[in-house]
Amino acid sequence: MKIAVLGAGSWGTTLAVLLAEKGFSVDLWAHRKEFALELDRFRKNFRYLPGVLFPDTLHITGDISSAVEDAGMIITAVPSQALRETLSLLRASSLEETIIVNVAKGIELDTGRRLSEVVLDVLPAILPEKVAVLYGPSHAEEVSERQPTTVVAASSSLETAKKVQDVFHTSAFRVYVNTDIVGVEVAGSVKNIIAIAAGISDGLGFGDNAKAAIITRGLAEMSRLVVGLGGDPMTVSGLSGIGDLVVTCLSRHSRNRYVGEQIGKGRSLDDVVTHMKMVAEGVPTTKAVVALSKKLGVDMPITVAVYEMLFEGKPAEKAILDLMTREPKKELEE
Ligand SMILES: NC(=O)C1=CN([C@@H]2O[C@H](COP(=O)(O)OP(=O)(O)OC[C@H]3O[C@@H](n4cnc5c(N)ncnc54)[C@H](OP(=O)(O)O)[C@@H]3O)[C@@H](O)[C@H]2O)C=CC1
Ligand SMILES: O=C(CO)COP(=O)(O)O
Repeated sequence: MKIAVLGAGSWGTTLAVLLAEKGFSVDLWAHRKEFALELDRFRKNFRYLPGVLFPDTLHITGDISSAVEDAGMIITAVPSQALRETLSLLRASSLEETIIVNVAKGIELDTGRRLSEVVLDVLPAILPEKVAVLYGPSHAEEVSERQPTTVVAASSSLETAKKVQDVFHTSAFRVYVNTDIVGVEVAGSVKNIIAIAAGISDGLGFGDNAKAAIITRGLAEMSRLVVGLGGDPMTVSGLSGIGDLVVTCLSRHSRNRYVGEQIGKGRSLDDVVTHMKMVAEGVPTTKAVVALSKKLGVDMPITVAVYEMLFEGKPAEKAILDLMTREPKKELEE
C-alpha cells in the first residue's frame, strides 16, 4: 500500500521514516517546494530531525496531488491550525476509499472543532468511519531512535482503528486501539495546555509537589471537557490522557513545557514563540479551549490561568496564588 504523509516537520518525518522502514511506499509532502528539494537532496531533515537518514522507499515531494494519488492512507502531520488549509488542496472525490489519520494535536481556533471534525468538514465525501487519529506519549526524537513507545489509534470504527494499528505497529512502536475518538482528541489537545502550566511551574522554580498537582488537577479538568464534549471519561486514564500528560509535563523534549518555562522565567509569549522553530500547539489550543469551556459551562481553572498568563499578561506568581486560594473543593466530582 502507498501511504502519503502530509507535513515534513519532526513528527511527519519520523512517521514517514517508520512506515518506509516497515516496507510501505511512502510519499512525504513538504509545503515549501524548496524544502522538499533540500530534504530529497540530503536525504535527511536537518531542520526538524537531524541525524535520521531516509530509507530508499521514502519519496519526498512538494506536490500534494502526486503525494496522495493512489494512497490507501493519508497521514496529516501539519500544525493543527494549518490542517484546514492543507486539506483544502486535496480533491475530496478521489479520496472516498482512503483512510485519513490525523496526528496533529489541537482544537481549531476559529471553529472550536476537533481535528477529525475539520477533516470531515473539508472533505465531505469521506465517511466518519474512514477517519482516525494516532495520539499518545510519543516524542519524535525518541521514536526515531526506536525507543519503546506506546500510542493509541482511535476511530469511531474499530475496523479502521485496527487497520491503523496494523500499519504502524512495530516492536518498538506499540499501537493500541480505542473507538472513543472524541475522548482521545480532546485529551491529546488539552494535555498541551497543562504542559504549559507545568513549564511555568518549572520556570518559577517550583518542585515536584507543584508538578504533581498540575498533572493531577489538569487531568480532572481534561476529564470534565471530555465528558462535556461527549467522550468517555475513562479515556483520560489512557495513553492520550495521563500517558501524554506525563510525557509532555516532564520531558526535556516538550515544546509546550518549554514555552511555559520561559513564561515562568518572565519572557513574553511573543518573544518565546518567535524564537522557536517548532510548533507549540498548546498556545492556540488554550484560546480555543477557553472559548469551548465557557460555551459548555465546564470549569477549567488551570486552562484559564494559562490563558491569562499567555494572553493577558497576568504575572505567573499572581496566577498561582489565585489558583491556590480558590474556594476549597471536594477532590472527586459527583
Ligand atoms: N514532534 C513530536 O514529537 C510530536 C508532534 N505531534 C504533533 O504533530 C503536529 C506537527 O508537529 P511537528 O512535526 O512536531 O512540528 P514541527 O514544528 O517539527 O514542524 C512543523 C511542520 O509544519 C510545517 N508547516 C508550518 N506551517 C504550515 C502550513 N501552513 N501548511 C503546511 N505545513 C506547515 C512546517 O514547515 P516550515 O518549515 O515550512 O515552517 C514544518 O514542516 C503537531 O500538531 C504536534 O503537536 C504529535 C506527536 C509527537
Ligand atoms: O505531543 C507531543 C508528544 O506526545 C509533542 O508535544 P510537546 O513537544 O509539547 O511535548
